[in-house]
Amino acid sequence: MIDIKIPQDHWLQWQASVELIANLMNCTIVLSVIDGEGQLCEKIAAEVKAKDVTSDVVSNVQNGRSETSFSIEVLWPSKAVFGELSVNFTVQADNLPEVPEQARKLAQLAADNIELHLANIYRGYRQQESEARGAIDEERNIELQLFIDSLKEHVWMKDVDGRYVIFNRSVEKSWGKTREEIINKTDEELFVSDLAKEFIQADIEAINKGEQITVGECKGQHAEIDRYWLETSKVPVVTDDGSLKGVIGLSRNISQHKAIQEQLELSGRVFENSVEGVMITDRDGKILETYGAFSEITGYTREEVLGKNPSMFSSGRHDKAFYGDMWTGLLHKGRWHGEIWNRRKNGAIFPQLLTLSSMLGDDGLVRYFVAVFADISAQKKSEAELAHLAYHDPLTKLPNRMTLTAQIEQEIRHAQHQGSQLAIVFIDVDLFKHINDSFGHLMGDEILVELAARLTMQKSTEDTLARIGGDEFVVLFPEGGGSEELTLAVSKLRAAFDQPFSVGDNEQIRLTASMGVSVYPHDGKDCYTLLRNADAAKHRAKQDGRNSYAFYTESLTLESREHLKLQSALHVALEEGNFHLVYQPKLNFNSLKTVGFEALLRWEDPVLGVISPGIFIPIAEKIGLINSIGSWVLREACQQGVKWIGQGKTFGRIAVNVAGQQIKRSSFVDEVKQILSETGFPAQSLELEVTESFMMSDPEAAARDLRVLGDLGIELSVDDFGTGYSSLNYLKKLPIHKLKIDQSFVRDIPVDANNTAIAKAVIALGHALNLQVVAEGVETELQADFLRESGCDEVQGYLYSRPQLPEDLQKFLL
Ligand SMILES: Nc1nc2c(ncn2[C@@H]2O[C@@H]3COP(=O)(O)O[C@H]4[C@@H](O)[C@H](n5cnc6c(=O)[nH]c(N)nc65)O[C@@H]4COP(=O)(O)O[C@H]3[C@H]2O)c(=O)[nH]1
Repeated sequence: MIDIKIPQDHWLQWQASVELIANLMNCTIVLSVIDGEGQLCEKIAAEVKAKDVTSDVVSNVQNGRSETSFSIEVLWPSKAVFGELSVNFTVQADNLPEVPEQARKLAQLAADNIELHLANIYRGYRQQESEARGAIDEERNIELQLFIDSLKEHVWMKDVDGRYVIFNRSVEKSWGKTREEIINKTDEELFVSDLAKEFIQADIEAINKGEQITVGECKGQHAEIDRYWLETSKVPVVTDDGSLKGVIGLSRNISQHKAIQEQLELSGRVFENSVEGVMITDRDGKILETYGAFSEITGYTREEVLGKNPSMFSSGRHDKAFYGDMWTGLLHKGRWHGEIWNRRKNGAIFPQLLTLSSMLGDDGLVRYFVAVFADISAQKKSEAELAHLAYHDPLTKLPNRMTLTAQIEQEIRHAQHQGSQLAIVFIDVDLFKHINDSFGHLMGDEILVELAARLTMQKSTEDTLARIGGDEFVVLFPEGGGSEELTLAVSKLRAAFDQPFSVGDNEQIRLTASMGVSVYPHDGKDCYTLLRNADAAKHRAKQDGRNSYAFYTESLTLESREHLKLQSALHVALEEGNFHLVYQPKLNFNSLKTVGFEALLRWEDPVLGVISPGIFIPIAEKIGLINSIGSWVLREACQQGVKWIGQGKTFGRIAVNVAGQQIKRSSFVDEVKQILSETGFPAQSLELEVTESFMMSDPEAAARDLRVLGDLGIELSVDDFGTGYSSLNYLKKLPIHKLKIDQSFVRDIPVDANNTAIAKAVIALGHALNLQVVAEGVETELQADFLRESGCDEVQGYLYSRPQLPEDLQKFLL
């Protein structure tokens, strides 16, 4: 569009002339001027009836009206389009109104009039412009041909008939033609028809617009220039008086620009299709753009994050120092690369591999930050899986030798520090090779997996079970050093082989294992020695005939086997009735009259002989048999009491020892009630002896349970008093009746000053708390005299009677 401002008076004149015609012809006339982009920029209008005719000329059509119209182009002298004069006739009728010939003529006259004005305006404008620019310096005004030949761009001019009248050397070269072949030729004569039409159409477009246009990009037409991208501009040539002289063309090589553009587009596409997420922020951290897998990774859409700060992805897993390092790297080196935990829209935290780069502007300052990131959750998972594989046996998923070794070393350091022991048990399945040979390796594998599961069930969570070879397992017991605990632990491991293993659908086989035990620090002070010695012990167990176990230290093996024998024998003893009770009288210290009997358990095994309760009671506690044994004792003692009562004997109370484990069971009180009711033994004739250590392990619970028993009429005494660490505070609150001075204090009375003092203190304490004090284990008159004089209330000991069978106690029964 020719950019010349039309003076206001011209608009007024044109308005007047169109109004005149509109009035004469009873029609609507609009002169509209449209700019190069097709936008309405100026308009005048006239109508006979309604003044504001510009509003909806077209919409009237829909209201049952008919209308007809025509338009005339209004041109600048150069033929560039200035605007359009449109004339509208609208009538209230079905038939289209006819345009009167006179109206056409009048409208054309108006258009011609406007064009005349435009020519004058143009001339005036050019004259003004030329004056403003000043005169041309003739000396410096170089020849046109020389000027355009010096340009690399293709430059040419066609006259109004479309003939090439001026062109430069670049044109000749690129078209591969001589001057003579081009001069005065039209596009139709020089190019193939379609191309020629395209060129001519572009000329017309430039003329109509009256200004320079960019025709578009095309590839060079000749073989030689096919490699180039050309951008052609066309501009109409208009003389000072406004008449068109022709069209100038200018083609420049934009290959380089095109290549950059292509590269940018390519990068954009690469970004867009990238499996990585891309985010661009300004220097203040405001998110400007996102690309690639951004949304897939973060869960946010582009629109949700634009303008926000990337801190919205923060997982909270990194401290200030981490982000400090990141910014330092970014600002000083222009780049940061590393792993970071971020948060997705759904709140899930995930690991990213992130590269941050800063992009500088021409001034050297940071303009943008570009973040390229990948979701590495899957990679992390497989790394973790790989790490698990490195430290675990792939078949059973148990820790492997490497993990076991590290664990043993760590536990050795701990044991060293604590001065404690630890133990290693080497397990080797007997004749496992035969399983593989007979049933195949797959079946062998299944059995190993099953065995691993069974062994896992037999160990506690602190212990480590590892598979270190084909059929070799090792268990590390960090707390287990004592032979009793170890015997128990080993027998539990052996229980994993109690049940047969299934092979195939219907077949089952029994397996055994040989086990070797080594103990830190006795059997080795480092991991290697301990493992080697446990292995050696296992070999010895195998030599002993398989299905056995051995300690590295022989004496421990013997001790342990004794324990093991006792364990199995205890089970049998209860089933086969190898227990019986003996009773030891308790006497009043002053009158030496019987105040009761203490029931004491005896075990006589047909093979092992008589075994002391001091040995088997702790084992029964460890293997959980004490509850059944304890119930048996209580029932037996009550039955004996009932028998004596039935015989008309008086005996005071029968005291029964109760293990801590027994009372801790919630069912204990009910059990006592039940036995009393079943046997018919009066609660007032029963005394329960509970150890001091149990009372103090959970005094609150002990007080609760003992109170219920006390309420039944049962007397309660604290056994072994002085060996535990009683809190006087608790002792005061416990519903107890008697304290029994432990026999270890009685033993050296009155020789040992310490024990004498303790015995005296216990008696004083008991009395202060309103409790009876009983001395047990009194063997000599000296001990008895001292204790009596010290105020002890009751006495029990070999001096008066050993524990005996009921039938031998007649003289103590009244
Ligand atoms: N040296 C010596 N010892 C004497 C003398 N007078 C009595 N004794 C022994 O001292 C122990 C007293 O029992 P305890 O302190 O309750 O200590 C008992 C008790 O803690 C436990 N016990 C015995 N029977 C049972 C029972 O039925 N249930 C429970 N839970 N523990 C029992 O076994 C421990 C040992 O019992 P026993 O071997 O029968 O040993 C008994 C008894 O025979 C003496 O003058 N000199």
